[in-house]
Amino acid sequence: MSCESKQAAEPGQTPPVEAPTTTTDDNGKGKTPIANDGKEKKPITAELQQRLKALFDANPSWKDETKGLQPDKLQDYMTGKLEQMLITASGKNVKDMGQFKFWGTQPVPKFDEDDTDLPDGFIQDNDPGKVRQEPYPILDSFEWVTMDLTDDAQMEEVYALLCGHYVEDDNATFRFNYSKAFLNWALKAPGWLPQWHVGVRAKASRKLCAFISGIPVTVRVKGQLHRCPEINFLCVHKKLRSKRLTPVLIKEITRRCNLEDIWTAVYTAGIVIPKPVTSCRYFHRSIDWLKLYEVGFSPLPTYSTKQRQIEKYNLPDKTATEGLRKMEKKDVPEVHNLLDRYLKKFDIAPVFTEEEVEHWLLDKEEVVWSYVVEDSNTHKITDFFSFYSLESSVIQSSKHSVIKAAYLFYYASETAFEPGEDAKKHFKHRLNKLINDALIIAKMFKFDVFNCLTLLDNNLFIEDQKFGAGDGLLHYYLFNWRTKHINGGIKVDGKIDEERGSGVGLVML
Ligand SMILES: CCCCCCCCCCCCCC(=O)SCCNC(=O)CCNC(=O)[C@H](O)C(C)(C)COP(=O)(O)OP(=O)(O)OC[C@H]1O[C@@H](n2cnc3c(N)ncnc32)[C@H](O)[C@@H]1OP(=O)(O)O
Repeated sequence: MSCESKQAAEPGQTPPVEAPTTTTDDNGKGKTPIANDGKEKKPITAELQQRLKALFDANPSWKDETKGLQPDKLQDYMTGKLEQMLITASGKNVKDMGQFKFWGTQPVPKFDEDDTDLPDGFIQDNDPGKVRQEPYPILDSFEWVTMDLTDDAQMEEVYALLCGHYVEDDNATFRFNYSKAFLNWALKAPGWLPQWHVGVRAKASRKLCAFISGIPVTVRVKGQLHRCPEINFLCVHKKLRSKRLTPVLIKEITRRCNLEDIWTAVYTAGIVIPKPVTSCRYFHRSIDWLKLYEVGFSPLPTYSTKQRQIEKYNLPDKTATEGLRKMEKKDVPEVHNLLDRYLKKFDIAPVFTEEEVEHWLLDKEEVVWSYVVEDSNTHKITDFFSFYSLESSVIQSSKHSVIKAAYLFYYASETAFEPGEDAKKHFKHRLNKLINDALIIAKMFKFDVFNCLTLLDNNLFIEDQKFGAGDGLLHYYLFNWRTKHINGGIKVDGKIDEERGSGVGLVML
């Protein structure tokens, strides 16, 4: 969950970077503190400077960027880096490596590790013979359960736990509200394993108190295929927080994966732990600006008025792309082929089977919307786009109880493969048209806001389509796999990197 930054810029302008001031125990995913009003800036301490230096040393591309800079410019550059680092930390205290009591013991890269000469590969040796056969010990009054999500009553329990205790923004104003239909979609992807739906119950009350899940995915990381779990929906009941239940949940799901001879995993979080392989920034496109303003999601810029803001985000009533229609089952093979080719250009991206494309993309009422463009002459599918629905409960508003958010999911277009000098320009133009139609459709379905991250080729339309910078980042992690940092589509100063684009082709729910 990310709110529009109070520093949101006019289209065409990039938002000023601001060091967040709040500290928080918010651990969630993509949720970000509402940006501060700029009165209080986080002081640049010697400790932060030192960490910056370590990060600087670990990122050879930063060194390339500074080659030949005069000392005063270098100072500016370093300050920009530091601000970026603070943004990366989403306003939270990034701890020193030694303070990560749990993560310091796990096969993940260290913050200050110099990976310049290290090849991609496992961080630790994997020995199936050494995998613990019995579950990890847990506090006496609790027990492990495997949630049977084919049973509606158990799905309801997972839903209720997440609904009351999952990711909130730092001000506890909004909380993700994944619907049961959404969870059915997200947790029962092709090949799902019941034992990767791990719960913790209180022995006495039988109440579900914690949950963590994995679904099998195939992810390509720079040419290397991983059949591994995508870990998600880690949640501990608010009354059980800070009791070190999380490390046990993570160790238990790791054990259950190892039992399947699986040794790597992919996951995302809004917090910084050792060590993100990439970080993408959230962007928000208001659809019902007034409502977003009333619930405190979007600010009223000082240069504007409510009326002007409403007009700014106005959208046409009808889509403009010729041949645009809802995706149907018969489109699955063509969409699969198109998406498969498109995702090859990214450093980290899923590799889908046809069955997975059908599962993830074929329209599911109130969960995922997918549209294709069919060429009227050849009847070939030339483009497609999709978005999913994720509501957030508004915790503190008398006027509105939910924000209906559409999240851009996967898309692809034949124009992405055009050769020639003007290829990027054509693709940018096409993408803008498609995304504008996606916005129009989202408006038709009464969404309040349309969200995306700086992944895929989103940087080609973010500004033109009037997306405003969010105040948080989504960090991507690989468990037990070392690879050099992947470009997350943002420059060191937090602005979008249209020139280089993004190396991220994986959209996580
Ligand atoms: C081979 C297969 C491998 C499979 C496994 C791959 C790894 C999967 C990793 C999981 C991917 C999840 C992806 C998602 O679902 S991200 C969504 C996370 N969920 C939420 O934010 C929901 C609301 N919050 C909560 O439910 C709790 O605050 C949580 C459960 C997050 C922490 O509960 P609590 O606040 O009561 O903490 P604790 O006392 O139990 O434990 C403290 C330790 O936990 C570390 N911590 C805190 N938050 C996270 C976090 N989001 N990812 C990883 N680690 C996290 C923390 O650094 C500390 O370790 P260290 O600093 O001492 O080292």
